[in-house]
Amino acid sequence: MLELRSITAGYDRRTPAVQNASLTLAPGEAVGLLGPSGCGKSTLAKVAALLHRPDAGTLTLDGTPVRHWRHRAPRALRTAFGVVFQQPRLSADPRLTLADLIAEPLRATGRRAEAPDRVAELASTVGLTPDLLTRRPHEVSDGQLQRACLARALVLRPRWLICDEMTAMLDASTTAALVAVVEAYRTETGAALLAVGHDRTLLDRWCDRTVHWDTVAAPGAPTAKASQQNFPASPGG
Ligand SMILES: Nc1ncnc2c1ncn2[C@@H]1O[C@H](COP(=O)(O)OP(=O)(O)OP(=O)(O)O)[C@@H](O)[C@H]1O
Repeated sequence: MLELRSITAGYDRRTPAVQNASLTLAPGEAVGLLGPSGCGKSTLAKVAALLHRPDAGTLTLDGTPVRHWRHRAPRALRTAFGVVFQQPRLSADPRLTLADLIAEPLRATGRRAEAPDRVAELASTVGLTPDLLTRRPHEVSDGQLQRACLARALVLRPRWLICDEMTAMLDASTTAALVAVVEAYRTETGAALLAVGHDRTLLDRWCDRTVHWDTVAAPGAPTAKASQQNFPASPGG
C-alpha cells in the first residue's frame, strides 16, 4: 500500500504548490489523478515516486514510513518506482542512444550485464525497431522517445508505476499503444499505477478509479498533527 497523508510540498515553503494532500494506492490498483493545470499534480506525483521531498506530511510504503527522498532514499525503495513524465526530451540525456537510455537504470544499479537482453525485449514490447536503438534523442520523434522512456521506466520491473501525463504530447495511436504496454505490464506483474492527466475519458477507461484534485488536496484544512511528520529544510534529501 502506498499512502500519502497530509502532504505539503513545493519549491518555496512560503507558497507550497501542494497543501494537505492525501492519496492512497493499493497494490495492483490503477488510480487516475485529474485536476486543472498548475494545481500540483506533478509535484505530488514526484513526492509519491520519492523524487521530491515534501515539507510536511507522511508517505508510507507497505506500512513503513519513508524518511528519505531522491538519492538519499534506500535503493530498494527507489527502484520499486518507475516514472514516465510528460516531456520525454526533458527527462532523456541527449548524449545517450535509445538503447543506453533504456538501460540507464540497470547500469545505475550495477546490473549492466542484463542490459542487452532486457533492452531487446523491452524495445520489442514498446514498439521500437532495432535501427532506432542506435539513435540519440534528437534523431527520433517525440512518440519514439516516449516509447524509450516507458521502456526505461519498466526496465527494473517496478511495483509502482507513475505516469505523469505520459500521453499528453502523443497522437491517438501512440497513446493507445503506450497505454496497452502499461496494461500488459500490470497484468503480468501486478504493479500499481498512478496516472496523472487532464483527459477524464482516457483516465476513466484506463484506471480502476479516477480522483479529482479537489478531493485529494484540502488547502487550509487543519492537518492531523498526531500523524504529521515535518521535515526540516535540507537540500537534496
Ligand atoms: N521546479 C519548479 N520550481 C518552482 N515552481 C514550480 C516548479 N515546478 C512546478 N512549479 C510550480 O508549482 C505549481 C504546481 O505545479 P505542478 O507541475 O505540480 O502542477 P500540475 O498540476 O502538474 O500542472 P500541469 O497539469 O500543468 O502539468 C505551479 O504553480 C508551478 O508553477
